[in-house]
Amino acid sequence: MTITQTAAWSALLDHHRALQGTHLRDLFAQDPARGERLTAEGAGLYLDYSKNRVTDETLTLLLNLARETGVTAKRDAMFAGEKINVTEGRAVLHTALRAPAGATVLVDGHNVVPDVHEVLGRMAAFAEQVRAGTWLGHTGKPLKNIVNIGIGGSDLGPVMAYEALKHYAQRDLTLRFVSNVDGTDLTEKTRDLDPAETLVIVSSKTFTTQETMANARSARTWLLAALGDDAAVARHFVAVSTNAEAVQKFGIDTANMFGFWDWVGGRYSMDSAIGLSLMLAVGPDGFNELLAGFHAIDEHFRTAPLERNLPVLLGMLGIWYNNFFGAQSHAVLPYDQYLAYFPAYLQQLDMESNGKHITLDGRAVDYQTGPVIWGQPGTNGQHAFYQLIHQGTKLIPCDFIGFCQTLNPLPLDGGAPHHDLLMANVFAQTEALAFGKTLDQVLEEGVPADLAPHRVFDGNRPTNTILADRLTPHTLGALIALYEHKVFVQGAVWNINSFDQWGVELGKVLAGKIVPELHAPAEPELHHDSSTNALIRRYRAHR
Ligand SMILES: O=P(O)(O)OC[C@H]1O[C@](O)(CO)[C@@H](O)[C@@H]1O
Repeated sequence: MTITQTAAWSALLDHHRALQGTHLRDLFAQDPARGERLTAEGAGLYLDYSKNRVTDETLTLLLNLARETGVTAKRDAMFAGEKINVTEGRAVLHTALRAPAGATVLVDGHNVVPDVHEVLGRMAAFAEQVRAGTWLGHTGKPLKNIVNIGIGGSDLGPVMAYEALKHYAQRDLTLRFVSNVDGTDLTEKTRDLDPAETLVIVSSKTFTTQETMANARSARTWLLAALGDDAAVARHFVAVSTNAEAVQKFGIDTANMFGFWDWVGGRYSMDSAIGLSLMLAVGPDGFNELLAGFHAIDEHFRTAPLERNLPVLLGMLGIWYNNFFGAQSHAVLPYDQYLAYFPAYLQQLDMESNGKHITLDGRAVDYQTGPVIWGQPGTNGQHAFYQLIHQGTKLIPCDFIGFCQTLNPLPLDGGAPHHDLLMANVFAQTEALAFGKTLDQVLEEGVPADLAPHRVFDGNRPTNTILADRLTPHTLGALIALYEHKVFVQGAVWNINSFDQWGVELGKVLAGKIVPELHAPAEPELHHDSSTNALIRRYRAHR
């Protein structure tokens, strides 16, 4: 049976039809307490989901769908270390990365929590030395530049979290994140750094990723060109990986390697040793606070009733628009400059997890799965793409994220402080999107009749608002875990494997074949389609 054959699905289809003519204006008018009622809270995050096109019945039906598709049993199987990543035969235990010391999480009968804390302890000891300037480079200088080389989950998490927590970072350390195989990335990010003062962290779960290994080799060449001695690698290079053999082969002493495990997916790994660069920046205490924030949402997700469960609510509301309204995308709009990279991070988390069309039992789905995730920090987006969200033809559900306290209070002479201006925009946008402006209202304002239609806002555009008191490591951990589990809930309902990523393989394999064809001194024999052949020939002729 597919999910479209469940009773909950049919009930939702009927309900969607019945709700067609209902506007958020009506729903708010009918229930003056709606704005306080349709809210939930956990781990310091407050969710207002009242500006969604839902009634109490919608919520009941959506939660019925969650129940009927086994979301809670699947959640419990994940936390219990069952091998729910069936196509790779692996457990999915990023939640064990933030389990407190003393907890027990078994993988094949082995408690992995002490292993996690052993690595955290080694990371902390190393981070303390670098931060205190007692880990010396090859020429005896302390290392004050940190270059993380990685891509995908081995880059996006650390760079997003470093940017998010910059306020808490040791500012005499310079952090750079190199990911693109385009030589410009490494060149530009190292051009003003002194190799004698630079630590390179090669972050790669597999330690085979083409981009990362190319950047790591070039970084080594850059370092050795300046320091002139292979022995320098031991003081200036560390690795984060699950592949000790490949790390050793690259020339990094495994004493300088921080490990993690195959039950941590790349896009779920920023709270493993992959977060080493972040720990160097914010210190072990800051990192531990981040882990506590993750854990707080893990506990909330595991134990809160579905009606008040933040990831379940966000996940099921997303399904409502994705599967019943035909929404193609979902915008995440953080009103905090420090969260500039959060949408990009969520793109990998969500789209690599739920961009699938084959179910766990190997059949093609007959319903939509993961949406396109996109966004930018507010208020910049307001002056760019919000026009389409307000008045375009597409339905784009949005998450607005804001904080009650700013980390950078800037009072304005004779006006409201910056933070009030920022947050006024959060509230104004969600109000405008929900309620819009009718033709009558526009005409009443004296707008000429021929211009009036252009000034109408239909409204009825759904938003969630997530508010927290302050952006701290704890809040960031909670926010990330909130979205991790939201993605889990949706994947569980869609009955897909959110934890593999076979879709990235074909391109990798084909690129591997094309590299020697671009590089060969003699004209290679090409056996691609006519377009690819011609592009390769043109590139060779003009390179
Ligand atoms: O950490 P690795 O093994 O270098 O992989 C990097 C990234 O490549 C992918 O496997 C595919 O893009 C991601 O899932 C992963 O985060």
